[in-house]
Amino acid sequence: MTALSPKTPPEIARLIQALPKAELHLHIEGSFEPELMFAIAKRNRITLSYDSVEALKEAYQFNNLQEFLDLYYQGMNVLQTRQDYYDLTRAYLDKVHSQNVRHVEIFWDPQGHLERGIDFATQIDGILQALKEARAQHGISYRLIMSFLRHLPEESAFETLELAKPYLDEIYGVGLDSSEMGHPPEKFQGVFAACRDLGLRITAHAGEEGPADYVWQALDLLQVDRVDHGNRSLEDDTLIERLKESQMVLTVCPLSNLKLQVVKDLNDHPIPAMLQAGLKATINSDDPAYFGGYMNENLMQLQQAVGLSADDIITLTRNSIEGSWAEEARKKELLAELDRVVADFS
Ligand SMILES: Nc1ncnc2[nH]cnc12
Ligand SMILES: [Zn+2]
Repeated sequence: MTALSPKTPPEIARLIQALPKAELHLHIEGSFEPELMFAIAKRNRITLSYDSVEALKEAYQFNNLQEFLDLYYQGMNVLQTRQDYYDLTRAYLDKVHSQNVRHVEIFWDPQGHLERGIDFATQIDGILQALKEARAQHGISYRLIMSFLRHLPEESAFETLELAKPYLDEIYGVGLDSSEMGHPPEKFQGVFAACRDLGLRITAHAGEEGPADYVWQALDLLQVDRVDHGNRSLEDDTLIERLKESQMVLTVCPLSNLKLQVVKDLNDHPIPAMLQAGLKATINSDDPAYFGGYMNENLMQLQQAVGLSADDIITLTRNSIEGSWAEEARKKELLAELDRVVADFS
């Protein structure tokens, strides 16, 4: 491809906005903006541990993944009714519609709600209603991914899979998230094998804080279709080769990595090294309400920090569409649109 002309920050911002984008790594509970959290808490007569939106936002300083997760699980406690799940999901979809995100693959953590007594149907019905409305009104296509909490026993994941069985037409894939260290993928081999037998697609968080060995386990023991984060893969040359040869999609989350101190500075972010190594990396927001940015802010701030070229941004965007679990016809449509935008900027 010829080098593209946009170079100044406003030109790059225009390119980022114009590109049709897919988001592949987004926890819907992590899109819970403090303002909405307070509004829903009031509606449900719940008192939050923080006095104000500002006080809550000030608490969003994390030294590691666990410190974030402690607040993330506290935040989601506010969700009680189908309407709450709808409002949460709809707010995310309206936000990313304004950023020209055209396809989303969202995670939710059913166990984080079940253990508080919120039944499976309440959760998924509210989320699906918002997804279906946004597809009709904004043209956003979607896949819903049920994620298992790795700090809980595998037995709990099996029980959750049973509850999901009436909804398998609506759940496209399964994931693995929460506290990574000490909870390797091998702990969940059985339940992921059962998910594969049911025809579900498989992904897992691996190599965010955990070692490259956890990425190997996700590949070989869980047989993932993609890897969420995968940063620490770069510590293992043989693994890099494996990921490159298989063109395994990595759903990387720059602002998350910065806020959780996976990288000390955005200048040190591994995306340039991943692209250089020929890995199929994508950019995503993870938990945008907690990490200070949705899709476009992730792309823009990373571009500014590491000096991505316009062609790099296009490659990352193309990788997301190609690496998505959208229907083939939908991928073709989005890729054709991407080519038209690129032609306009050339
Ligand atoms: N970045 C992350 N890593 C692991 N589990 C998560 N749950 C929500 N965000 C997460
Ligand atoms: Zn995540």
